[in-house]
Amino acid sequence: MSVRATTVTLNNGFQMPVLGLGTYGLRGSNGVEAVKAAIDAGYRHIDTASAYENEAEVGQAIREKILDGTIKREDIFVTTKLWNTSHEPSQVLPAFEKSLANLQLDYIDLYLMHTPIGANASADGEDEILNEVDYVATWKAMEHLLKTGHVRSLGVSNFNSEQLTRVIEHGSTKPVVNQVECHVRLNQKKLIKFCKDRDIVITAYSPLYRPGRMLRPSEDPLEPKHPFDDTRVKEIAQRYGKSPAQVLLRYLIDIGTVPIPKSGNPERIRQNLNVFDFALTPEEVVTLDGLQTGERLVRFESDIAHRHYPFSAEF
Ligand SMILES: NC(=O)C1=CN([C@@H]2O[C@H](COP(=O)(O)OP(=O)(O)OC[C@H]3O[C@@H](n4cnc5c(N)ncnc54)[C@H](OP(=O)(O)O)[C@@H]3O)[C@@H](O)[C@H]2O)C=CC1
Ligand SMILES: O=C1CO[C@H](CO)[C@@H](O)[C@@H]1O
Repeated sequence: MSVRATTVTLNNGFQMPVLGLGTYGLRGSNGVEAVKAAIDAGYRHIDTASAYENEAEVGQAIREKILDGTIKREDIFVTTKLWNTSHEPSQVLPAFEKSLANLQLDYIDLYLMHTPIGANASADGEDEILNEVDYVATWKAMEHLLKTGHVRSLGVSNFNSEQLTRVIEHGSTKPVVNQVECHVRLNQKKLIKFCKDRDIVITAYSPLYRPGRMLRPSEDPLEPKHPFDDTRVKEIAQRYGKSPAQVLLRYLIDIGTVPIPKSGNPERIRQNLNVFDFALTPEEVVTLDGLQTGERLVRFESDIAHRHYPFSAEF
């Protein structure tokens, strides 16, 4: 039996499944196979980005699953993102067309500005030199993409509340989504409330707190364990006969976000979607709120000096 995520209605009327597959690091044939396994398991929401250099793999997997009759194009919600080096308004359309060509799809469901930080690529393409392009100008250029008919919804990623406010004030289209890091250690309660009040959905990236990065346990006894090993998470998991990963994903859904866990492993891909047959009690949500430390995994440290660096604001 395949499990399906329910959907949330975006502020422009389109529907987005409340759980998707993250694809950062899924490249080549492994990437194609992972996305196909996800579609077979019932995923109908895939998150990629031009920066992940795997749009072609994601597109190929989707086309193969359309060709074999598993899905129709309209059944699946595809997100990709505009990278920092294409923030100049004149570069937005070419960057979008490149993503569309890589994906080989007629349209993209959701196009996100990946961060509010503009940059120029160095001559050899190896480095990024920060520039002063205002993300509001980039947003206005993204709005023109709606007229092409090749994108349904626009959103942002890694934006703080002040930056969202500026986009809402100066733009003519409201972002449907703000995709930000969100997990039990950084539960983003204030940003979630701020976005909910403005009918903007929070997509939760690194929802599992990237367990892979902690495969070699730290020797520092003071360093907190991965949330998978937290007694509170393990107890709730045991209560429902679920894994710690499933509890962490259910928590994110129950606090109103859309998690996009990445996995390249078919068993874990299926496991991560299998979170729609239970829900946490309000008390369990409060217990998991207790894991909040405010720790951020993705910090964009080399961009801290940029005037639009997003993570200096409170939320
Ligand atoms: N907008 C942005 O700036 C950003 C967006 N993202 C998006 O969010 C997605 C998810 O975030 P990501 O940073 O990848 O981190 P996640 O929190 O999704 O963690 C991914 C890691 O978890 C492992 N894993 C997956 N499922 C399980 C499970 N059930 N049990 C144990 N381990 C598991 C995976 O290993 P394995 O593959 O072996 O299963 C992988 O190592 C990205 O792939 C990307 O699409 C991420 C970062 C920034
Ligand atoms: O989307 C992303 C995936 O993770 C990367 C590395 O941490 C981030 O830089 C990027 O924003």
